[in-house]
Order: sequence, then structure tokens, then C-alpha cells
Amino acid sequence: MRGLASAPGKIILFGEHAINRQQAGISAAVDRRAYALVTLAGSDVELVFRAEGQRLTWEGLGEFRARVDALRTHHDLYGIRDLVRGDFFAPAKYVLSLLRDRLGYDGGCRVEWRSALPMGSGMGSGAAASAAMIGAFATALGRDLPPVEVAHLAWQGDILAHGGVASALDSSACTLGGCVLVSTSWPPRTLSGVLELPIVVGDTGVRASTGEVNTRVREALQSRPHLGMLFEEIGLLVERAVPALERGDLQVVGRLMHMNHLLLRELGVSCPELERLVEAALSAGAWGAKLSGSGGGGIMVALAPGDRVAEVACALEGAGGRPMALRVGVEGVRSEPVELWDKLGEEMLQHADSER
Ligand SMILES: C[C@@](O)(CCO)CC(=O)[O-]
Repeated sequence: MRGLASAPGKIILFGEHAINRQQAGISAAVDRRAYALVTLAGSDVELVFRAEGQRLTWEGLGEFRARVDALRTHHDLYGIRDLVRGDFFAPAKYVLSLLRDRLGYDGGCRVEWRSALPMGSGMGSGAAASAAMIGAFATALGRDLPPVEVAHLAWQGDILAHGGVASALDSSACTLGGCVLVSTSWPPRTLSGVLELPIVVGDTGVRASTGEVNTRVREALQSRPHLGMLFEEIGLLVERAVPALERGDLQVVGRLMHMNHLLLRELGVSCPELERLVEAALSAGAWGAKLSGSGGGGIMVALAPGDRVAEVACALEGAGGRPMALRVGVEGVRSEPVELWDKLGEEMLQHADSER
């Protein structure tokens, strides 16, 4: 029995880092997807992504989960970071072990991924991979899991991947799709009327692990506690951004995005490459631009008047970035026909949504 599912990547419009300090944030799904194929057979668990692979038993997976749970109980963030550093599949293994309990399946399985999302770029590659795996597993078993439950399970993987503390910003957008407001109360709220945002994404090409950037932020806060003020200011921007987004006042949204960027820069998570791209986007007429994701590299997003989008993309390229024309607010996790798997070559992965 086989099941195929896909989940979109994400951008963060507001609130990265502050979201992990009691503030709200806003993320949106974008049309680059991760795909997972689950084949139910045998008795072992096999995980395969590109040249990497791991084979283990459910018992081994249970032991792994117990180790993670002990570290989480003791809030041992360095322990979690070290565990994950050396194990590419750690988040998937953790989610899979939770999923096994939820679905009551303990036969063998092989999970394979193909993804159009660059890793360490701030596009939610990990959350999308988890969401797609959960969706594919449920599909293979002919079961239906409510999207909010998938989002919650995928979030558990991000907690590991992000070094012990993660928000539901990535997992919510990658699972529920659309544009979501994530706050301290569960579940996240889907924002209405914001599907056609004229967003241009610029990739710096610099890769940074969210877990490592999060650790740097935590250490910076220990030595300079006054930086904590920045999170409250970001929270205030989110409060203003929600109504502006819902009434379609994109000029205001753009200005608020840029203010968010300045606060993130003060926090120390920007880098020269991101600064160059943000500056280029603004000079080319964007209403606003900011880094998106944990920072330290990865992507930035610019919100621009429709007739400036091409110019902004051109400016990003001129400043050394790779512009991406992405649709924002696309569908979340979904089952796919299994036959699609063999067609997922490089070209298809780049345009997987637009070709449907
Ligand atoms: C930096 C951060 O806020 C965004 C990661 O995409 C981390 C998190 O939300 O877990």
C-alpha cells in the first residue's frame, strides 16, 4: 500500500523570533512543495532523502523518542541541539513515532521525500517534509487526519529541528495553507482576503540552520537582556498588520514589514547579504521588505505594487540574490495521485503547483 502527499513551503510576514517569546506572528504558504511517498511493507522503518538513508525498528524509534522526551522534560536545549546536529532524520523520526501511536500502525514502512524547498533557507523545508509525511502515511492507511492535528504533529518535528523551542509558524502555514495568524492560543487562525499578495522572494543563497540562529538569539538575550524589548515591539506590529492585511491596505502592510525587519536587524539576525537585498527591493519601489525565517541568511520577502514586481525582482538579482516569483496563500497539505511521484523531476518540483 502506498500513499503520496505534498505540503507547501512558507514565508513569514511578521513575527519570527518574537513568536517564541509570547508574541503572535503571521506566516503564509507558498507554491513550492515537499512531497513524501509512504510505502507500507515489511517490518522495519526506512527513511530516504536524496543520498541519505536510515533503517531502524519501531523499538529503536521508541527509544529515540524517549531520549528526546527526557531532554524536553528537562528543557535541555543544548542536549536537543547536539542530538539533532548529528542526525538529519531526527525530526522525522520523532514525528513518525508520535504518528505511529496516533494511527495505531506498527508494520514496516518506507518514507521517501522529494522537495522543491531549499534547506536552511527559511522556507519551512522541515515543516513541509513532516506535514507531507503525515499526510502520506494517513493516505496509505486510508485514514483522514484533521489538518489542525497534522499541523500539531508537524510542529513537534520543528521543535527538534529548531533546537528545542519552536513556534507553530512554519508547521501551520505548511499544513493549513493560506495565510495564518499564530498566537499563544491553539489553533492558529486563517486570515481572510490575503491570497493575492504581490510578494517577491529573494534568496541570498546563504544557508543557516534555524536551530543555530535560535541558539545565538538565546545567548544574545542572556548577555543583553534589554534586547527582549524588541519582541514586544514586533508584537505590536503584528497587531497592526492583521487588520491592514484583512482590509487589503498593502502600503501599510509593507511599511510594517520593514519596521519588523529593522527590529530583527537590531536583534542581530540579519546579515550583509540580506541587507543588500532588502535595500535593493526598497530602492526599486517595494512598499516594504524584510528577512523571512530565522535569518542569518536564507530568504527575504518584499511587498511591492503590482507594476513594480518585475523591477523589484530585477533589483534583487542585481544585488546578488535569486528572485523567485511565488504564489502566496496556496493550498496546504494534500493527498496526491501516487503516479505523480515518478514525474517529480527537478523541473516539475520547481513548478509543481503552476503545472497542476
Ligand atoms: C525563528 C523562528 O521564529 C522562525 C523559523 O521559521 C523560529 C520558530 O518560529 O520556531
